Amino acid sequence: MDVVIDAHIVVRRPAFTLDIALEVAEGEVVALLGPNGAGKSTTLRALAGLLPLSEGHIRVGGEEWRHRPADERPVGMVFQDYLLFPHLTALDNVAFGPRCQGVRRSEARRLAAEWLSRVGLAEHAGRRPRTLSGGQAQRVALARALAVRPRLLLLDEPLSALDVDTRREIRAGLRRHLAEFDGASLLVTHDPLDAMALADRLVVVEDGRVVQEGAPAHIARHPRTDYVARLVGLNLYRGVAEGHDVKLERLTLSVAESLGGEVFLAFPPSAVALFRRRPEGSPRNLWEATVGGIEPYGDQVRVHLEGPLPAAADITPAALAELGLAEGGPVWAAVKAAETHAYPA
Ligand SMILES: Nc1ncnc2c1ncn2[C@@H]1O[C@H](COP(=O)(O)OP(=O)(O)OP(=O)(O)O)[C@@H](O)[C@H]1O
Repeated sequence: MDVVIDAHIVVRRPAFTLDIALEVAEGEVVALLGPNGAGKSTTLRALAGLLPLSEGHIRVGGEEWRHRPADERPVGMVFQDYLLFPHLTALDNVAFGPRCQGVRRSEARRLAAEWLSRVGLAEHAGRRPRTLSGGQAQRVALARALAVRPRLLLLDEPLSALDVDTRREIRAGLRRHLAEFDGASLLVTHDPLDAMALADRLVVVEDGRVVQEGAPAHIARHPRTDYVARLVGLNLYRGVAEGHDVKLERLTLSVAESLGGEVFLAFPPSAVALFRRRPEGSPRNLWEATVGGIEPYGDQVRVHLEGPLPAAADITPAALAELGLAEGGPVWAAVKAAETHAYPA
């Protein structure tokens, strides 16, 4: 695959510096993930030319874009709130981009009709944005972004304004359109599910820097920061391994892998078993904890444990009732070695 984008983006603000290197290949979908204020939108804005770089370069297909004005960059953008022109029909919204590129009116409208039909909205061409549902408006925004035949498609939280059911449906459609798009796509999202479902590769940004990147499945199994671990729903620790034992700050756990030296150790909250009293025959990875908090988590209950090993444990509401847990109270916790995963740090 050819590299479409090769960028080093540096944007300096008084209290924040974004400094990231980014490569995206032809046809590749990269998701930028990160907490609030990490610099994701700033990255997209810099690529689109809406924000000048303090330093660095943006090469697209070998051409330098750093000083190229926004309206001369072949970029398609989809924003969270779609930013459709309210006074134009769906068709004219999609035709707008090609018109700006100098395509004749009749041809622009023909192209727009074709794109609307590809996103399944042929019958809605004459509608104005306020009469469209959220999912339909999202599809018009996507058609509008793709109608300019961009080299680069930038999507900023494209699904976050949709309700859960619509989101699932639109996510599937978006996945199909991204697969057909031969340029580079960059998707900003808070939602790990969107990222995992849509992206070939994840780039995790925290505080203006790339902290981890790789295939979604690899990152899900090998988080390297607390943010990533929480994102993929894992308890994560750093420790020192000696064979099957990993020495953590205040506790040693046995793990399935045999390793040496600095390691990460991760396990899902569902792997933690809780007991009211010290269990008989004491399993190996057992410790006494304090209940720090209890909250509903889907159809489960998440119990936050404090003590020698801060951890989250997911149990059923029935188990919670049986255990009679209360915040601030004691509890015994155990995790099976087979359900832990250790890897070099
Ligand atoms: N126009 C601006 N002027 C000054 N500072 C800004 C501006 N826009 C964003 N910032 C700051 O730059 C940093 C990065 O913001 P950015 O919006 O890129 O983060 P983000 O990762 O997209 O966050 P979110 O997920 O909340 O959208 C933050 O500290 C933010 O407060």
